[in-house]
Amino acid sequence: QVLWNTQLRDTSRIPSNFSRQERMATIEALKGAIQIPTVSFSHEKSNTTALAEFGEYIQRVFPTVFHTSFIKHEVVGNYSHLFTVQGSDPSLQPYLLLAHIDVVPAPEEGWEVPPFSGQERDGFIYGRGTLDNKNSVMAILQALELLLLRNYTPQRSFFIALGHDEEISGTDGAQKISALLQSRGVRLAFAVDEGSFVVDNFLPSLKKPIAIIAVSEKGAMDLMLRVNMTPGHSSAPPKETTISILSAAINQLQQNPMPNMFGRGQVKTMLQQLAGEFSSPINIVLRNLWLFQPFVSRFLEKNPITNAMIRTTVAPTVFQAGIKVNVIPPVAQAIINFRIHPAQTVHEVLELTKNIVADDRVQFHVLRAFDPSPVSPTDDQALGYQLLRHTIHAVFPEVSVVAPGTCIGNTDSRHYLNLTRGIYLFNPVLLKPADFRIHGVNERISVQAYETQVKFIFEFIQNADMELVGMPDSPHQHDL
Ligand SMILES: CCCCCCCCCCCCCCCCCC(=O)N[C@@H](Cc1ccccc1)C(=O)O
Ligand SMILES: [Zn+2]
Ligand SMILES: [Zn+2]
Repeated sequence: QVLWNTQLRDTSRIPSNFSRQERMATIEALKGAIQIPTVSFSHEKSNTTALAEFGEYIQRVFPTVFHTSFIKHEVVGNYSHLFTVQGSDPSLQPYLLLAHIDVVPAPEEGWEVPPFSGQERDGFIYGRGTLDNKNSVMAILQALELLLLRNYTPQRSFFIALGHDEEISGTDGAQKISALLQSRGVRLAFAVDEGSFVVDNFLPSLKKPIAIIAVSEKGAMDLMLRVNMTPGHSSAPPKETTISILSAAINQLQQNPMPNMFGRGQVKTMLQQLAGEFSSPINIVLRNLWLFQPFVSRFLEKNPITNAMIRTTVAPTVFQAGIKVNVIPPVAQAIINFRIHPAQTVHEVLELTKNIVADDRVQFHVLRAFDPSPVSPTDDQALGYQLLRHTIHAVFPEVSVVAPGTCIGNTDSRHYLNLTRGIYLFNPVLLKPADFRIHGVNERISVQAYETQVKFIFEFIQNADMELVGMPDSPHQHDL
């Protein structure tokens, strides 16, 4: 177990108490950020005017961050931002806080308030980006601004990287920032990005909120399936057409899911650590997975999120076919989006897919693919994990267990694997099932949850300066 020196090395700790005026300004700042429609539609199309405006906005809202001598600000890839916060102790390895300023599109249908209005209703701020991921962008800068206003000077250096194209790959933002840091010889102690939450009532039998820190993220593959045929007159159709052959292939994939990998990823460890949080008899079941593993793994398949944690998922997302009502279509093609379980590879999933489809008339074209990310350490020596765990317990006293998990989506963080093997995906936001609206309609964050996120980062930055007894870079180890 890591021991924490209860005192900061040389300065006294700054309490995370904010005045009413500061809290109001914090909320207004987030609302203003939501009002700038920084939408990434595709590689060819993003709202560059909004991305540029967002750069000006953060300069206006966080003047101290931009005018502090030990903070360097750089624009990378035209719209992404890199902040280098120089700490006073060069013996401490720096870390990285990540977030992204772009958002997915939000057509107005189904929204209770316009998606880029940032309106507040019943204690919630609504809008595209309130959870994914302007909350993090703004909370990181807000926490730093508040610390600087209290004359905080960090001991451990850190970087803040705000990507502008995460929702379309991160190749212009995160990838370029990562290359820049690498060219400067930077090695990171760890990085923290979006990708998991504190969840409350996620499963009915869970008694208290739990915090899941994702320590690995799934791989991905966009696979195009295509069928070609000679076109003909629809009045004399052949028994099978390009559309029926392609549909049958997709149906085969839906009827034959990828194997259940429970026991070969983070989920088993996560459930074992959470066992005591469940009421009886589930706690007994989880303490005896040697016996109940088959039952538990089948149970997890029933919920789309837990199902995504235990297997490679297969989602047909694009289907194109047909040119005219009376012409047998010459081509039918579909894109299938796979999210690859950490215990599998792109190659394995592609082979499995070909075997499941088992039809030579279907061609396979891999459009984009990457393997799952390696599992980051969670042991006593894992500074990033331990700092998050410690800060979670301090800021969310209602959370009794912090457990490692797998991120079912992808984040900018994978572009930083060249700088560190300690990548942790965790958004310090408490979510109830009704608030899982990422990429959906009526995305929202409660005012309280956002204020807590700012408080969390305010505490986390200070904790990163705290003396961790037994950590490799503790300069005071010889005193012990
Ligand atoms: C026993 C109970 C445990 C419950 C734990 C519940 C935690 C659930 C957290 C789920 C959060 C999912 C957050 C995913 C973040 C993904 C961010 C994102 O949308 N990224 C895009 C990136 C992308 C990828 C490919 C092309 C374009 C963009 C994504 O689609 O993954
Ligand atoms: Zn995101
Ligand atoms: Zn997203």
